[in-house]
Amino acid sequence: MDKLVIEGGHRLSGEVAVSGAKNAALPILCAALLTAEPLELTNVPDLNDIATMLKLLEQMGVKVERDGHRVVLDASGLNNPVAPYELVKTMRASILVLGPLAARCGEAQVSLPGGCAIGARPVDQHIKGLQAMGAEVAVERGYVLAKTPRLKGARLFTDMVTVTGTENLMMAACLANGVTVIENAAREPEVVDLAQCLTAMGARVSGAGTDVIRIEGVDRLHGASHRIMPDRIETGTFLCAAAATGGEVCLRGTSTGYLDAVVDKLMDAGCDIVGEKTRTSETIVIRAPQRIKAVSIRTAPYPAFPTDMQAQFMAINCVAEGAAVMRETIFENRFMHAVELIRLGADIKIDGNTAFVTGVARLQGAAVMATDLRASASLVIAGLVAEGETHVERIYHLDRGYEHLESKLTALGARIQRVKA
Ligand SMILES: CC(=O)N[C@H]1[C@@H](OP(=O)(O)OP(=O)(O)OC[C@H]2O[C@@H](n3ccc(=O)[nH]c3=O)[C@H](O)[C@@H]2O)O[C@H](CO)[C@@H](O)[C@@H]1O
Ligand SMILES: C=C(OP(=O)(O)O)C(=O)O
Repeated sequence: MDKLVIEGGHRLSGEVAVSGAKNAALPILCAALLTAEPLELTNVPDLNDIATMLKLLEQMGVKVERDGHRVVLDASGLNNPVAPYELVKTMRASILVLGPLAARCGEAQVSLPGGCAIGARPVDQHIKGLQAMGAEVAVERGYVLAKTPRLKGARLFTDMVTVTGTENLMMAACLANGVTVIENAAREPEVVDLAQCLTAMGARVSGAGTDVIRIEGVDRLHGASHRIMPDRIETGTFLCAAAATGGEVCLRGTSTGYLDAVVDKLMDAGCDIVGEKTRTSETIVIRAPQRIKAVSIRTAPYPAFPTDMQAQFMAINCVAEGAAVMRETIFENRFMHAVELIRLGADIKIDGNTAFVTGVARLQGAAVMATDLRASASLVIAGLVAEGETHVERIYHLDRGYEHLESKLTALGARIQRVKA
Protein backbone atom coordinates (compact mmCIF):
# COMPACT_ATOMS: atom_id res chain seq x y z
CA MET A 1 0.00 0.00 0.00
CA ASP A 2 1.41 3.41 -0.97
CA LYS A 3 1.86 6.31 1.42
CA LEU A 4 2.85 9.94 1.02
CA VAL A 5 5.88 11.33 2.82
CA ILE A 6 5.78 15.10 3.15
CA GLU A 7 8.51 17.39 4.43
CA GLY A 8 6.67 20.42 5.72
CA GLY A 9 7.60 24.08 5.71
CA HIS A 10 7.89 24.87 2.00
CA ARG A 11 5.84 27.76 0.65
CA LEU A 12 3.87 26.91 -2.50
CA SER A 13 4.40 29.07 -5.56
CA GLY A 14 3.95 28.73 -9.30
CA GLU A 15 1.28 27.48 -11.68
CA VAL A 16 -0.80 24.34 -11.79
CA ALA A 17 -3.53 23.03 -14.11
CA VAL A 18 -6.81 21.88 -12.58
CA SER A 19 -8.25 18.59 -13.87
CA GLY A 20 -11.78 17.72 -14.97
CA ALA A 21 -14.30 17.22 -12.17
CA LYS A 22 -14.70 13.71 -10.75
CA ASN A 23 -18.24 14.46 -9.61
CA ALA A 24 -19.25 15.70 -13.06
CA ALA A 25 -17.43 12.98 -15.01
CA LEU A 26 -18.97 10.07 -13.06
CA PRO A 27 -22.64 10.85 -13.78
CA ILE A 28 -21.81 11.90 -17.34
CA LEU A 29 -20.11 8.54 -18.01
CA CYS A 30 -23.37 6.91 -16.89
CA ALA A 31 -25.33 9.11 -19.31
CA ALA A 32 -23.71 7.09 -22.12
CA LEU A 33 -26.01 4.21 -21.11
CA LEU A 34 -28.98 6.24 -22.37
CA THR A 35 -28.04 6.05 -26.04
CA ALA A 36 -26.99 3.50 -28.66
CA GLU A 37 -24.73 6.10 -30.29
CA PRO A 38 -21.17 7.07 -29.22
CA LEU A 39 -20.67 9.70 -26.51
CA GLU A 40 -17.31 11.46 -26.69
CA LEU A 41 -16.03 13.06 -23.48
CA THR A 42 -12.94 15.22 -23.05
CA ASN A 43 -11.19 16.54 -19.93
CA VAL A 44 -12.03 13.26 -18.14
CA PRO A 45 -9.71 13.07 -15.11
CA ASP A 46 -7.34 10.14 -14.67
CA LEU A 47 -8.65 8.79 -11.35
CA ASN A 48 -9.33 5.42 -9.77
CA ASP A 49 -13.07 6.20 -9.55
CA ILE A 50 -13.13 6.82 -13.30
CA ALA A 51 -11.30 3.54 -14.00
CA THR A 52 -13.80 1.70 -11.76
CA MET A 53 -16.76 3.30 -13.51
CA LEU A 54 -15.37 2.41 -16.95
CA LYS A 55 -14.88 -1.20 -15.83
CA LEU A 56 -18.45 -1.27 -14.56
CA LEU A 57 -19.80 0.06 -17.87
CA GLU A 58 -17.63 -2.37 -19.87
CA GLN A 59 -19.00 -5.40 -18.09
CA MET A 60 -22.51 -4.18 -19.00
CA GLY A 61 -21.56 -4.41 -22.68
CA VAL A 62 -20.46 -0.79 -23.25
CA LYS A 63 -17.46 -0.37 -25.59
CA VAL A 64 -14.90 1.97 -24.02
CA GLU A 65 -12.06 3.74 -25.83
CA ARG A 66 -9.73 5.81 -23.68
CA ASP A 67 -6.90 7.99 -24.85
CA GLY A 68 -5.52 10.24 -22.09
CA HIS A 69 -8.31 12.55 -21.00
CA ARG A 70 -10.57 11.59 -23.93
CA VAL A 71 -13.06 8.79 -23.53
CA VAL A 72 -15.52 7.47 -26.13
CA LEU A 73 -18.34 5.26 -24.91
CA ASP A 74 -20.53 3.17 -27.18
CA ALA A 75 -23.49 1.54 -25.43
CA SER A 76 -25.05 0.08 -28.58
CA GLY A 77 -24.18 -3.40 -27.29
CA LEU A 78 -25.54 -2.83 -23.75
CA ASN A 79 -26.71 -6.32 -22.72
CA ASN A 80 -26.08 -6.79 -19.01
CA PRO A 81 -27.88 -4.20 -16.82
CA VAL A 82 -26.13 -5.40 -13.68
CA ALA A 83 -23.74 -3.59 -11.31
CA PRO A 84 -22.09 -6.27 -9.15
CA TYR A 85 -20.92 -5.65 -5.58
CA GLU A 86 -17.28 -6.37 -6.49
CA LEU A 87 -17.20 -3.33 -8.75
CA VAL A 88 -19.35 -0.92 -6.77
CA LYS A 89 -18.06 -1.49 -3.25
CA THR A 90 -15.41 1.23 -3.46
CA MET A 91 -17.50 3.85 -5.15
CA ARG A 92 -20.71 5.53 -4.11
CA ALA A 93 -21.29 7.01 -7.58
CA SER A 94 -21.97 3.54 -9.03
CA ILE A 95 -25.62 4.05 -8.01
CA LEU A 96 -25.78 6.49 -10.94
CA VAL A 97 -26.22 3.59 -13.39
CA LEU A 98 -29.63 2.80 -11.85
CA GLY A 99 -31.69 5.55 -13.51
CA PRO A 100 -30.18 5.19 -17.00
CA LEU A 101 -30.47 1.36 -16.95
CA ALA A 102 -34.12 1.46 -15.82
CA ALA A 103 -34.89 4.01 -18.54
CA ARG A 104 -33.08 2.32 -21.43
CA CYS A 105 -33.34 -1.43 -20.56
CA GLY A 106 -36.48 -1.48 -18.41
CA GLU A 107 -34.55 -3.37 -15.76
CA ALA A 108 -31.53 -3.04 -13.50
CA GLN A 109 -29.78 -4.91 -10.72
CA VAL A 110 -27.47 -2.56 -8.89
CA SER A 111 -25.60 -3.49 -5.75
CA LEU A 112 -26.03 -1.01 -2.91
CA PRO A 113 -22.82 1.04 -2.90
CA GLY A 114 -20.29 0.05 -0.25
CA GLY A 115 -20.31 1.62 3.19
CA CYS A 116 -18.37 4.85 3.44
CA ALA A 117 -16.64 6.48 6.37
CA ILE A 118 -18.55 9.77 6.10
CA GLY A 119 -22.06 8.51 6.89
CA ALA A 120 -24.78 5.97 6.11
CA ARG A 121 -25.66 7.49 2.71
CA PRO A 122 -28.95 5.71 1.92
CA VAL A 123 -30.46 5.74 -1.60
CA ASP A 124 -34.12 5.82 -0.61
CA GLN A 125 -34.76 9.04 -2.58
CA HIS A 126 -33.41 7.52 -5.80
CA ILE A 127 -35.75 4.56 -5.29
CA LYS A 128 -38.76 6.68 -4.32
CA GLY A 129 -38.33 8.77 -7.48
CA LEU A 130 -38.13 5.76 -9.80
CA GLN A 131 -41.20 4.24 -8.13
CA ALA A 132 -43.10 7.48 -8.71
CA MET A 133 -42.17 7.12 -12.40
CA GLY A 134 -43.81 3.69 -12.49
CA ALA A 135 -40.89 1.34 -11.80
CA GLU A 136 -41.20 -1.64 -9.48
CA VAL A 137 -38.21 -1.37 -7.17
CA ALA A 138 -37.16 -3.72 -4.39
CA VAL A 139 -34.01 -4.11 -2.32
CA GLU A 140 -33.01 -7.75 -1.97
CA ARG A 141 -29.77 -9.30 -0.74
CA GLY A 142 -27.92 -6.01 -1.02
CA TYR A 143 -29.13 -5.23 -4.55
CA VAL A 144 -31.58 -2.63 -5.83
CA LEU A 145 -33.78 -4.46 -8.34
CA ALA A 146 -35.79 -2.33 -10.73
CA LYS A 147 -38.23 -3.48 -13.39
CA THR A 148 -40.40 -1.26 -15.49
CA PRO A 149 -42.16 -0.83 -18.79
CA ARG A 150 -41.32 2.62 -20.22
CA LEU A 151 -40.98 5.03 -17.30
CA LYS A 152 -43.70 7.66 -16.98
CA GLY A 153 -43.07 11.35 -16.39
CA ALA A 154 -44.02 12.39 -12.84
CA ARG A 155 -43.80 15.19 -10.30
CA LEU A 156 -40.95 14.26 -7.94
CA PHE A 157 -40.06 15.80 -4.61
CA THR A 158 -36.96 14.68 -2.72
CA ASP A 159 -37.06 14.85 1.10
CA MET A 160 -33.62 16.45 1.17
CA VAL A 161 -31.34 17.95 -1.46
CA THR A 162 -29.48 15.01 -3.01
CA VAL A 163 -26.91 15.50 -5.74
CA THR A 164 -26.67 11.98 -7.20
CA GLY A 165 -30.40 11.49 -6.50
CA THR A 166 -31.20 14.52 -8.68
CA GLU A 167 -28.77 13.27 -11.36
CA ASN A 168 -30.15 9.72 -11.38
CA LEU A 169 -33.75 10.89 -11.70
CA MET A 170 -32.89 13.53 -14.30
CA MET A 171 -31.21 10.88 -16.47
CA ALA A 172 -34.09 8.42 -16.04
CA ALA A 173 -36.63 11.13 -16.96
CA CYS A 174 -34.91 11.87 -20.29
CA LEU A 175 -36.37 8.68 -21.85
CA ALA A 176 -39.65 8.64 -19.89
CA ASN A 177 -43.04 9.09 -21.48
CA GLY A 178 -44.15 12.63 -20.64
CA VAL A 179 -42.90 15.43 -18.44
CA THR A 180 -41.02 15.00 -15.17
CA VAL A 181 -40.54 17.81 -12.69
CA ILE A 182 -37.93 17.38 -9.93
CA GLU A 183 -38.60 19.71 -7.03
CA ASN A 184 -36.05 20.43 -4.28
CA ALA A 185 -33.43 19.53 -6.91
CA ALA A 186 -29.71 19.90 -6.20
CA ARG A 187 -28.27 23.07 -7.75
CA GLU A 188 -24.62 21.91 -7.84
CA PRO A 189 -22.60 22.93 -10.94
CA GLU A 190 -22.06 19.21 -11.67
CA VAL A 191 -25.85 18.81 -12.10
CA VAL A 192 -25.73 21.64 -14.64
CA ASP A 193 -22.78 20.02 -16.46
CA LEU A 194 -24.73 16.75 -16.71
CA ALA A 195 -27.81 18.63 -17.98
CA GLN A 196 -25.67 20.29 -20.65
CA CYS A 197 -24.35 16.92 -21.80
CA LEU A 198 -27.87 15.43 -21.85
CA THR A 199 -29.10 18.42 -23.84
CA ALA A 200 -26.28 17.86 -26.36
CA MET A 201 -27.56 14.26 -26.62
CA GLY A 202 -31.04 15.51 -27.55
CA ALA A 203 -32.67 15.59 -24.10
CA ARG A 204 -35.14 18.36 -23.22
CA VAL A 205 -34.02 19.62 -19.83
CA SER A 206 -34.67 23.04 -18.34
CA GLY A 207 -34.08 24.57 -14.92
CA ALA A 208 -30.79 22.78 -14.08
CA GLY A 209 -28.97 25.00 -11.59
CA THR A 210 -32.27 25.91 -9.90
CA ASP A 211 -34.26 23.80 -7.44
CA VAL A 212 -36.92 22.87 -10.00
CA ILE A 213 -35.78 20.87 -13.02
CA ARG A 214 -38.20 20.04 -15.83
CA ILE A 215 -37.51 17.20 -18.23
CA GLU A 216 -39.66 16.42 -21.23
CA GLY A 217 -39.04 12.76 -22.11
CA VAL A 218 -38.02 11.82 -25.67
CA ASP A 219 -38.08 8.45 -27.48
CA ARG A 220 -34.33 8.26 -27.92
CA LEU A 221 -31.13 10.18 -27.33
CA HIS A 222 -28.24 10.43 -29.78
CA GLY A 223 -24.45 10.65 -29.60
CA ALA A 224 -22.67 13.88 -28.64
CA SER A 225 -19.36 15.42 -27.59
CA HIS A 226 -18.96 17.07 -24.22
CA ARG A 227 -16.09 18.60 -22.24
CA ILE A 228 -16.17 17.86 -18.49
CA MET A 229 -16.16 21.00 -16.30
CA PRO A 230 -13.15 21.81 -14.07
CA ASP A 231 -13.01 20.21 -10.64
CA ARG A 232 -14.11 22.89 -8.17
CA ILE A 233 -13.10 20.76 -5.17
CA GLU A 234 -9.60 20.16 -6.53
CA THR A 235 -9.46 23.92 -7.18
CA GLY A 236 -10.49 24.64 -3.59
CA THR A 237 -7.99 22.13 -2.27
CA PHE A 238 -5.08 23.87 -4.06
CA LEU A 239 -6.35 27.25 -2.83
CA CYS A 240 -6.26 25.89 0.74
CA ALA A 241 -2.78 24.42 0.24
CA ALA A 242 -1.57 27.82 -0.96
CA ALA A 243 -3.36 29.58 1.92
CA ALA A 244 -1.84 27.29 4.57
CA THR A 245 1.72 27.76 3.31
CA GLY A 246 1.51 31.55 2.77
CA GLY A 247 1.93 30.85 -0.93
CA GLU A 248 1.23 32.49 -4.26
CA VAL A 249 -0.28 30.15 -6.82
CA CYS A 250 -1.94 30.46 -10.21
CA LEU A 251 -4.55 27.77 -11.02
CA ARG A 252 -5.17 27.25 -14.73
CA GLY A 253 -8.33 25.95 -16.42
CA THR A 254 -10.70 26.73 -13.56
CA SER A 255 -12.94 29.51 -12.41
CA THR A 256 -13.98 31.31 -9.21
CA GLY A 257 -17.54 31.14 -10.56
CA TYR A 258 -17.86 27.55 -9.32
CA LEU A 259 -16.87 28.25 -5.75
CA ASP A 260 -17.98 31.63 -4.50
CA ALA A 261 -18.55 30.40 -0.93
CA VAL A 262 -15.02 28.99 -0.71
CA VAL A 263 -13.36 32.06 -2.26
CA ASP A 264 -15.33 34.32 0.06
CA LYS A 265 -14.10 32.44 3.15
CA LEU A 266 -10.48 32.47 1.94
CA MET A 267 -10.73 36.23 1.43
CA ASP A 268 -12.11 36.53 5.00
CA ALA A 269 -9.03 34.55 6.04
CA GLY A 270 -6.87 37.31 4.55
CA CYS A 271 -6.04 35.88 1.10
CA ASP A 272 -6.11 37.92 -2.05
CA ILE A 273 -7.88 35.99 -4.84
CA VAL A 274 -8.35 37.15 -8.41
CA GLY A 275 -10.16 35.27 -11.15
CA GLU A 276 -9.17 36.12 -14.72
CA LYS A 277 -10.92 35.19 -17.91
CA THR A 278 -9.56 35.66 -21.41
CA ARG A 279 -11.12 34.45 -24.65
CA THR A 280 -9.17 31.18 -24.45
CA SER A 281 -8.54 30.50 -20.78
CA GLU A 282 -9.58 31.04 -17.19
CA THR A 283 -7.27 31.27 -14.19
CA ILE A 284 -7.38 31.98 -10.48
CA VAL A 285 -4.48 33.61 -8.68
CA ILE A 286 -4.23 33.39 -4.89
CA ARG A 287 -1.80 35.35 -2.73
CA ALA A 288 -1.85 34.32 0.91
CA PRO A 289 -0.52 36.25 3.91
CA GLN A 290 2.21 34.65 6.05
CA ARG A 291 -0.44 33.52 8.53
CA ILE A 292 -4.14 33.42 7.68
CA LYS A 293 -7.01 34.17 10.08
CA ALA A 294 -9.31 31.36 11.26
CA VAL A 295 -12.72 31.27 9.52
CA SER A 296 -15.95 29.68 10.70
CA ILE A 297 -18.03 27.69 8.22
CA ARG A 298 -21.29 25.77 7.99
CA THR A 299 -21.67 23.21 5.20
CA ALA A 300 -24.90 23.09 3.18
CA PRO A 301 -26.03 22.30 -0.38
CA TYR A 302 -24.79 24.55 -3.22
CA PRO A 303 -24.43 27.52 -3.42
CA ALA A 304 -23.53 27.40 0.30
CA PHE A 305 -20.21 26.09 1.58
CA PRO A 306 -19.51 22.55 0.21
CA THR A 307 -19.11 19.61 2.57
CA ASP A 308 -16.36 18.37 0.23
CA MET A 309 -14.22 21.38 1.33
CA GLN A 310 -14.85 21.08 5.07
CA ALA A 311 -11.84 18.88 5.85
CA GLN A 312 -9.42 21.09 3.90
CA PHE A 313 -10.70 24.18 5.79
CA MET A 314 -10.23 22.35 9.05
CA ALA A 315 -6.56 21.87 8.10
CA ILE A 316 -6.06 25.56 7.40
CA ASN A 317 -7.91 26.62 10.55
CA CYS A 318 -5.52 24.40 12.55
CA VAL A 319 -2.62 26.75 11.73
CA ALA A 320 -4.56 30.01 11.48
CA GLU A 321 -4.61 32.89 13.93
CA GLY A 322 -7.68 32.73 16.17
CA ALA A 323 -10.49 30.18 16.55
CA ALA A 324 -13.23 28.85 14.26
CA VAL A 325 -16.51 27.00 14.63
CA MET A 326 -17.13 24.45 11.86
CA ARG A 327 -20.57 22.90 11.44
CA GLU A 328 -21.15 19.87 9.18
CA THR A 329 -24.81 19.60 8.19
CA ILE A 330 -24.70 17.12 5.27
CA PHE A 331 -23.01 13.95 6.52
CA GLU A 332 -23.28 12.62 10.08
CA ASN A 333 -19.73 11.28 10.29
CA ARG A 334 -17.44 13.62 8.41
CA PHE A 335 -14.96 14.68 11.10
CA MET A 336 -12.74 11.58 10.91
CA HIS A 337 -9.76 13.76 9.91
CA ALA A 338 -9.96 15.68 13.21
CA VAL A 339 -8.36 12.90 15.28
CA GLU A 340 -5.55 12.61 12.74
CA LEU A 341 -5.00 16.39 12.68
CA ILE A 342 -4.83 16.26 16.49
CA ARG A 343 -1.97 13.74 16.12
CA LEU A 344 -0.09 16.52 14.28
CA GLY A 345 -0.65 18.88 17.22
CA ALA A 346 -3.91 20.56 16.23
CA ASP A 347 -6.30 21.93 18.87
CA ILE A 348 -9.76 20.60 17.88
CA LYS A 349 -12.81 19.76 20.02
CA ILE A 350 -15.76 17.94 18.50
CA ASP A 351 -19.31 18.16 19.81
CA GLY A 352 -21.81 16.32 17.58
CA ASN A 353 -21.81 17.98 14.19
CA THR A 354 -19.67 20.91 15.35
CA ALA A 355 -15.90 21.24 15.52
CA PHE A 356 -14.19 23.98 17.53
CA VAL A 357 -10.74 24.65 16.11
CA THR A 358 -8.16 26.94 17.71
CA GLY A 359 -5.17 27.71 15.54
CA VAL A 360 -1.75 26.73 16.85
CA ALA A 361 1.58 28.36 15.96
CA ARG A 362 2.94 25.11 14.54
CA LEU A 363 2.03 21.51 13.73
CA GLN A 364 4.54 18.71 14.01
CA GLY A 365 4.96 15.90 11.50
CA ALA A 366 3.73 12.41 12.47
CA ALA A 367 2.28 9.27 10.90
CA VAL A 368 -1.41 9.74 10.10
CA MET A 369 -4.05 7.66 8.39
CA ALA A 370 -6.39 8.87 5.66
CA THR A 371 -9.98 7.77 6.28
CA ASP A 372 -11.75 9.17 3.21
CA LEU A 373 -11.05 11.22 0.14
CA ARG A 374 -11.22 14.79 1.49
CA ALA A 375 -9.85 13.74 4.87
CA SER A 376 -6.75 12.64 2.95
CA ALA A 377 -6.50 16.05 1.31
CA SER A 378 -6.72 17.79 4.67
CA LEU A 379 -3.85 15.66 6.03
CA VAL A 380 -1.72 16.50 3.00
CA ILE A 381 -2.37 20.24 3.54
CA ALA A 382 -1.48 19.90 7.23
CA GLY A 383 1.66 17.95 6.27
CA LEU A 384 2.76 20.78 3.97
CA VAL A 385 3.01 23.13 6.97
CA ALA A 386 3.96 20.74 9.79
CA GLU A 387 7.53 20.77 11.07
CA GLY A 388 9.47 17.71 9.95
CA GLU A 389 8.03 14.69 8.14
CA THR A 390 4.38 13.66 7.90
CA HIS A 391 3.54 10.19 6.62
CA VAL A 392 0.01 9.95 5.19
CA GLU A 393 -1.09 6.32 4.98
CA ARG A 394 -4.00 4.70 3.12
CA ILE A 395 -3.81 7.12 0.22
CA TYR A 396 -5.93 4.90 -1.99
CA HIS A 397 -8.71 7.24 -0.84
CA LEU A 398 -6.79 10.17 -2.33
CA ASP A 399 -6.26 8.33 -5.62
CA ARG A 400 -10.04 7.99 -6.00
CA GLY A 401 -10.41 11.71 -6.53
CA TYR A 402 -7.17 13.68 -7.07
CA GLU A 403 -5.27 13.42 -10.33
CA HIS A 404 -1.48 13.30 -9.82
CA LEU A 405 -1.71 15.31 -6.60
CA GLU A 406 1.88 14.78 -5.53
CA SER A 407 3.39 15.75 -8.89
CA LYS A 408 1.20 18.86 -9.04
CA LEU A 409 2.26 19.86 -5.51
CA THR A 410 5.92 19.08 -6.30
CA ALA A 411 5.71 21.45 -9.28
CA LEU A 412 4.58 24.14 -6.82
CA GLY A 413 7.63 23.59 -4.60
CA ALA A 414 6.26 21.09 -2.07
CA ARG A 415 8.48 18.22 -0.87
CA ILE A 416 6.19 15.25 -1.21
CA GLN A 417 6.91 11.71 -2.28
CA ARG A 418 4.91 8.55 -2.82
CA VAL A 419 6.55 5.51 -1.28
CA LYS A 420 5.53 1.89 -0.77
CA ALA A 421 4.39 1.54 2.85
C1 LIG B 1 -20.32 11.45 -6.75
C2 LIG B 1 -20.81 12.68 -6.10
O1 LIG B 1 -21.30 13.57 -6.75
N1 LIG B 1 -20.63 12.79 -4.78
C3 LIG B 1 -21.05 13.97 -4.09
C4 LIG B 1 -22.52 13.89 -3.80
O2 LIG B 1 -22.74 12.70 -3.04
P1 LIG B 1 -24.22 12.16 -2.87
O3 LIG B 1 -25.02 12.50 -4.06
O4 LIG B 1 -24.09 10.74 -2.47
O5 LIG B 1 -24.74 13.00 -1.66
P2 LIG B 1 -26.24 13.48 -1.45
O6 LIG B 1 -26.37 14.88 -1.97
O7 LIG B 1 -27.15 12.47 -2.03
O8 LIG B 1 -26.37 13.46 0.12
C5 LIG B 1 -26.91 14.53 0.87
C6 LIG B 1 -27.54 13.98 2.13
O9 LIG B 1 -28.75 13.30 1.78
C7 LIG B 1 -28.78 12.00 2.33
N2 LIG B 1 -29.52 11.14 1.37
C8 LIG B 1 -29.21 11.15 0.05
C9 LIG B 1 -29.91 10.37 -0.85
C10 LIG B 1 -30.93 9.53 -0.39
O10 LIG B 1 -31.57 8.79 -1.13
N3 LIG B 1 -31.21 9.53 0.95
C11 LIG B 1 -30.53 10.31 1.85
O11 LIG B 1 -30.81 10.28 3.05
C12 LIG B 1 -27.30 11.61 2.46
O12 LIG B 1 -27.10 10.57 3.40
C13 LIG B 1 -26.70 12.94 2.89
O13 LIG B 1 -26.88 13.12 4.27
O14 LIG B 1 -22.94 15.03 -3.07
C14 LIG B 1 -22.31 15.17 -1.79
C15 LIG B 1 -22.92 16.38 -1.11
O15 LIG B 1 -22.58 17.53 -1.77
C16 LIG B 1 -20.80 15.26 -1.96
O16 LIG B 1 -20.19 15.22 -0.69
C17 LIG B 1 -20.26 14.12 -2.79
O17 LIG B 1 -18.92 14.38 -3.14
C1 LIG C 1 -17.60 12.21 -0.89
C2 LIG C 1 -17.05 12.32 -2.10
O1 LIG C 1 -17.19 11.47 -3.12
P1 LIG C 1 -18.17 10.21 -3.25
O2 LIG C 1 -19.56 10.73 -3.23
O3 LIG C 1 -17.80 9.68 -4.60
O4 LIG C 1 -17.85 9.30 -2.11
C3 LIG C 1 -16.20 13.48 -2.46
O5 LIG C 1 -15.95 13.68 -3.66
O6 LIG C 1 -15.74 14.19 -1.55
